[in-house]
Amino acid sequence: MHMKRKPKFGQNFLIDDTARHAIVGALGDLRNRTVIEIGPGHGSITEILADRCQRLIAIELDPALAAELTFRFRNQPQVEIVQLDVLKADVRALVPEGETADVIGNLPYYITSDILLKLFAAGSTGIIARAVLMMQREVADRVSAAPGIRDYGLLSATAQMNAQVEHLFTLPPSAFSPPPDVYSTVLRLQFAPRFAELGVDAVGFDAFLKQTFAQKRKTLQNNLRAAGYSAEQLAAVWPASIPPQARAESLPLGPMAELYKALRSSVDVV
Ligand SMILES: C[S@@+](CC[C@H](N)C(=O)[O-])C[C@H]1O[C@@H](n2cnc3c(N)ncnc32)[C@H](O)[C@@H]1O
Repeated sequence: MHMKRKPKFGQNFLIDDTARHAIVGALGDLRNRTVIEIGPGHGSITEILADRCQRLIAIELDPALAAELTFRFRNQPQVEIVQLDVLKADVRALVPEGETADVIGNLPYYITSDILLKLFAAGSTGIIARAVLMMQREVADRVSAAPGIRDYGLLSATAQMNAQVEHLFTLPPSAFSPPPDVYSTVLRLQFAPRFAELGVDAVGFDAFLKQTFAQKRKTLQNNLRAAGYSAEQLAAVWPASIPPQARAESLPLGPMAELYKALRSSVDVV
């Protein structure tokens, strides 16, 4: 029986020349910028970036690929190849104090959500300005979905608390070698955290969002009850603008932040 093997480390290399130029082009003018590339692979995006940005830090998990790139860019001191699991990288330590960086990557799809959540956590501290990221089309649809749309969930809410999300283009499996089983979409994220505007703290509100989206089939009130809020507590502060049977998936971030603040102040009072 013929079994299709999944490539190691999500290694589906981009072979579409127009696409790799479009991905780098989407970051705009990079002459004075530090860019962090996630998963450079054989360097199809890296080689275009290397000549355009002031400093490039490329983080690659696979030791063989990292060694290949270190040799290839040995005469370009602005390019730094770091052999590391990007999920273990300390983004803050890579960016000089007072500066921001841009992020680019044809992501390893098996850890896309984890990478996005890591970038949003770093972005909420203000050190990431923009990101251009390729991911599985279904995940990109979730990141950019509006409240009330079927795909809207915790990933969408977290993304939209931190960045303005733009769909750029979608590529078929044939743009990669080996071809993945899925279509791929490139998103541009302009980091613009909304925590101050909505009057919430990042850590507390992120935790609250996780509670409200804990179980997709439950109403918002039931998810909050499961998180430890009493029925009386919820009834005392529930905003008139939010239907009692509402689900987190239908609620825009503004009303969600109002609910968080009302509940927090009721807890403070007790
Ligand atoms: C989809 S490939 C993209 C490769 C190349 N950028 C391209 O477009 O052809 C994903 C890359 O991420 C690397 N990778 C996988 N897991 C990683 C991780 N945890 N940290 C850093 N790189 C990782 C893979 O080895 C691979 O080179």
